[in-house]
Amino acid sequence: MAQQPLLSLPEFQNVSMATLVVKEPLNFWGGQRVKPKHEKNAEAVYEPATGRVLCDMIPCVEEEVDQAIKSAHSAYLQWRKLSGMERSRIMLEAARIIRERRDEIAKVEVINNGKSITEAEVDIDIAWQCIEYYAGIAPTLSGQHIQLPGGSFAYTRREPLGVCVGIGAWNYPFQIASWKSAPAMACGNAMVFKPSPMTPVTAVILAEIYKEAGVPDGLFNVVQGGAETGSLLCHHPMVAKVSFTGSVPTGKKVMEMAAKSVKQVTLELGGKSPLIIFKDCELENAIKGALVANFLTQGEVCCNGTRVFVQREIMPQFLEGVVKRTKAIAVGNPMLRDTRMGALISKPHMEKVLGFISQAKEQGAKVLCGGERFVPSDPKLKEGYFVSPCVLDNCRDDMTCVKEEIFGPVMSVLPFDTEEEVLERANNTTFGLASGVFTRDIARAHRVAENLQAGTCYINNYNVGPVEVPFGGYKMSGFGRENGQVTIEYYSQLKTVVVEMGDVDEFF
Ligand SMILES: NC(=O)C1=CN([C@@H]2O[C@H](COP(=O)(O)OP(=O)(O)OC[C@H]3O[C@@H](n4cnc5c(N)ncnc54)[C@H](O)[C@@H]3O)[C@@H](O)[C@H]2O)C=CC1
Ligand SMILES: C[N+](C)(C)CCCC(=O)O
Repeated sequence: MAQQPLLSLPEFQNVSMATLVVKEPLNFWGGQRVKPKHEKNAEAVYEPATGRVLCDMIPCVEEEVDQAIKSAHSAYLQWRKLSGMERSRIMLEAARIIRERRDEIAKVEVINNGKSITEAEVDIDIAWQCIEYYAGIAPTLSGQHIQLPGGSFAYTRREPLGVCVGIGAWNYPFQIASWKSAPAMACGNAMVFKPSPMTPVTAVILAEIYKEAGVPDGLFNVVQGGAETGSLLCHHPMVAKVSFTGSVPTGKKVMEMAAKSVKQVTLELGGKSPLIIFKDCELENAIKGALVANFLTQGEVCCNGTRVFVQREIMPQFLEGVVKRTKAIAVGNPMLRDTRMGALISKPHMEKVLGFISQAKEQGAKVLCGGERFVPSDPKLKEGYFVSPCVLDNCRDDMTCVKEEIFGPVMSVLPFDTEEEVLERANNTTFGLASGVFTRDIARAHRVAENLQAGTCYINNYNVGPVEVPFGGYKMSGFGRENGQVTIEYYSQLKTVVVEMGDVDEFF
């Protein structure tokens, strides 16, 4: 079927790098795009691969946040009454439209985020798969019947929470909006979503697609803004839940704000995940796995395995293979199909990542490859925020590059001798988002998985994230889960109904 242009988005037709300028309003509530009330506090949004201004992000003020939440609430009152089958049908239609327009959405994501087109397409695929998955679950939501003495009984109803807020990070803009809205909507909730101020463009496309698929006006809304708008959302009395993806310091603030009115919270925070490579592994797979664990989306992935522990006996072979493959990564124009690594999100972030690399060198790490600003030959891309992927050797556990989340293309390699030692070192962190192990010994693999303190453990691969599988953190990487069946628990509440079939006992 021929691709239709996105609803009311003439500027997104035939998009290409270095040309798109977004002028349309990026807020969406009451079933339509809404112009910002005033242009105060507008912030420039950049195209990371060129450093060019793509659009302005104009933060929503209190009155606008209030309008969006009220519009969500009125849609919620209708949506919650639908059966799971009815909700499912609409969500399946949304998934179908995304699938049909995937190439176009992926291009806009590349322009706004800087990641390669190949990765952006996968992200959009994961987004529609997530909506399809929760559309499949919606009709299965049900309660329980419990028989009580004397013919009396109780039953439980799985009910929605109400208006849920989603607050997103900039690394997976469209995917995060889908991961949050799909389970929320399947359970009968409405959502107000705030994307990161650096990636404001694609959430509104999702809103238009949901509308086209048939959700009631107001069911999925987008408000733009940064910390201030986010905090208005977290404080609003009509909000029942906040699902947040971002850094640990902001996550703590979100939790504090939500606590004031006892809102439920899901926190998907950062990480510094260990990847443990034993000498009995299949080495080529471990090398490929280490690259996937570190260099997707320019290393800006929360669950990346950035502490790569390698058993001492195989260190030389591992380093040789990893450096060879890392040097071969094609960095540059993210819109080209052969490119494997695009641009970091912003100039300050690029400088921060380069700062981590200089500090690592000062602390004694050895750069085996990359770690420098990369300037592509294409003149359009000269101001882009590219960094060549970096492998650091001679790392120690006490170095900053090993302790702190860099969120850039930097792999720190650390030698180890025994399983016991590596488990202790791997767990010696306040984070606990993910972990990985490469070994051919199946008993060891499962023993290590059991003993790693992290929400996910990948055995003989890394960063594999099918939507059927729960994702979320231990320790300061957060709590609650996204994806998988369990996420229904985080977007619904259980009501118990107790039914008396006889007379009330005379107690008083
Ligand atoms: N566990 C996960 O699933 C993921 C975690 N992350 C983490 O996110 C970080 C990078 O993303 P950033 O956008 O820089 O994080 P951030 O914490 O600065 O911002 C995240 C979101 O929170 C909003 N925000 C900021 N201050 C707020 C406040 N006071 N109240 C409410 N909302 C507020 C931001 O506008 C943005 O939408 C990394 O540390 C990374 O580890 C990123 C992606 C996925
Ligand atoms: C890479 N992937 C898709 C498995 C996880 C992305 C999580 C995130 O950083 O939002």
